[in-house]
Amino acid sequence: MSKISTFKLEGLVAATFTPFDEDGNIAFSKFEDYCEHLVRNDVNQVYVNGTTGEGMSLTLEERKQVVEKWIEIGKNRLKKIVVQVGALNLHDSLEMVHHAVGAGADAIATVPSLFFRPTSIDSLVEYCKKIAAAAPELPFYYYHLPSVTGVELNMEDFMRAAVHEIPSLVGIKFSSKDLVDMIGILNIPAPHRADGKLNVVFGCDEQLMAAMTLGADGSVGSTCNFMAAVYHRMFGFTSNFNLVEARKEQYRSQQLCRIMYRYGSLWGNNVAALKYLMAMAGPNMGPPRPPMRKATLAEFNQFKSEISDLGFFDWLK
Ligand SMILES: CC(=O)N[C@@H]([C@@H](O)[C@H](O)[C@H](O)CO)[C@@H](O)CC(=O)C(=O)O
Repeated sequence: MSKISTFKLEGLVAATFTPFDEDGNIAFSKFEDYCEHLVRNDVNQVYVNGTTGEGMSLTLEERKQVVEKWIEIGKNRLKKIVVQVGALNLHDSLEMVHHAVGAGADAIATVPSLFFRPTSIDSLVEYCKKIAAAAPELPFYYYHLPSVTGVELNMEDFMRAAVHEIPSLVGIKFSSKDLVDMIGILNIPAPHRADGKLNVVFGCDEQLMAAMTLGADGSVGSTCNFMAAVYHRMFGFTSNFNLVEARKEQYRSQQLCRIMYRYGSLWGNNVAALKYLMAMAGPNMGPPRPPMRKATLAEFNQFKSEISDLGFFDWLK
């Protein structure tokens, strides 16, 4: 069976942070500890250079170095390494695809072009087709993040068209809260797949339980970087039909995100607040890149005290 037919992301996939030093340079020395932390927390699939990884704030050269580093340290420890190749334009994306192939990535994913955006299903299919065709042997995912990309097309329509046009299409990273659209995708026949289905991974951690019970295969998210235990328990309770306990875990994630959004807007984006949460529960990822800004010590301490009052540090035990 071909890799395209059987490749599947399941359970937790960490959308990785890119660690920086205080001067804003990539801190390559931190990747080892970071990978170790993920594996220790039973997270062994990663999604590199996405939103959480500030992929769009890196130069192409830096993005390649990050990919190489993950593959170097993850090859015997991680089960799957997916590289996000989306960029401002097609040519940069193609460069990232060719690099991902040479570096040994397991799969690629892309956002649409980010300045002149695809405005119809056909143009989005054509755009993705060109990216996927540059690596026909690699599983291809579309990264749907309408709140950031501004591409708000109906994903069921897109995937129904794409499944016939893109032979390496494996699935979608669905980062929209429109679960109605997601239900449609889950039921699209995919004859080129061993199980006849597209692989759907969800990207809104604060409503993951709903997506999983509807049939999503897993999550590509940021918060599993520092609170994987919560989601492992949530999955366990859900599969044992203990919905009461599963909901408690989801509520924890939702409450944490509410506080995180508030600090995220103070610092320029949620990713800044997520990085500081990671520093509180795992290896320090350093500050975010501009236009996000560093937290002051007082702000950081206030954030820490709020999430501590929520019980965050007890959930991780
Ligand atoms: C917009 C965004 O950053 N979404 C996060 C979520 O994990 C998000 O942080 C979480 O649901 C809290 O809002 C992930 O889906 C991002 C992601 O997978 C990526 O880094 O590409």
